[in-house]
Amino acid sequence: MHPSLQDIRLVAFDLDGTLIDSVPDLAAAVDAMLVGQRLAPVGEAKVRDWVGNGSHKLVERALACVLGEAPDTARVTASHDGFLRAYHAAPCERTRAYPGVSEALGSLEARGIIVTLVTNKPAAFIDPILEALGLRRYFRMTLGGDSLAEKKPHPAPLLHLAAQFGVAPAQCLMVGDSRHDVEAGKRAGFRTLAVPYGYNHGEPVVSSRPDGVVESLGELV
Ligand SMILES: O=C(O)COP(=O)(O)O
Ligand SMILES: [Mg+2]
Repeated sequence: MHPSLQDIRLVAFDLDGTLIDSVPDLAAAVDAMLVGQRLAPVGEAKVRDWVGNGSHKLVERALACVLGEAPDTARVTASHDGFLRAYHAAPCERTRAYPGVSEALGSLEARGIIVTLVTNKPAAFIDPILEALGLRRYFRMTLGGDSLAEKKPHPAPLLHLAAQFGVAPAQCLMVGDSRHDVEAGKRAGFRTLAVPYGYNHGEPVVSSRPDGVVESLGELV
């Protein structure tokens, strides 16, 4: 067993960049929204560095890039609606689970560890994507960026999960790809484990000093 799992009773997984490579579909929806406004598409590489603070921030960053200035609130709101429509139409066309994910989730579940999910992505997208990839059944509870008043890096969603299952935060592990996951985990009193292959605004996630790093979730078990 990976040393990070000792005494762990609950694991909270991040979604985008940790369990799934979702940027192809996110970028397609961002570009559809931009092209719908006769703006230039931005492509996957840019979107990869903008994921992590939820879909509203993603849209705001895309507009700021193509407009060359901060967009006003009304424009962000209308564009966000456009993004949501496009992403709803195709949330899992080219999105794939990373290697070892299904095995790791199954093995944790088999050990009796409570498997949960906490993403900053809007909650409405969680089930369609997990179901399309055959991963939904592993999760006892999932939270999206709009499920509670606060999202990561705020510790509230993590503490909510721990409380729901009556597990002390010290016996919980946050597994994620970004500084928001590590910060939320630390603030919640969870142990933290990072994967280096995901999305972290172009910076190495080790800079956030997680308790551990695994190259692949297959190493977890
Ligand atoms: O939607 C986002 O910005 C990121 O989602 P995540 O929290 O699953 O990485
Ligand atoms: Mg992530």
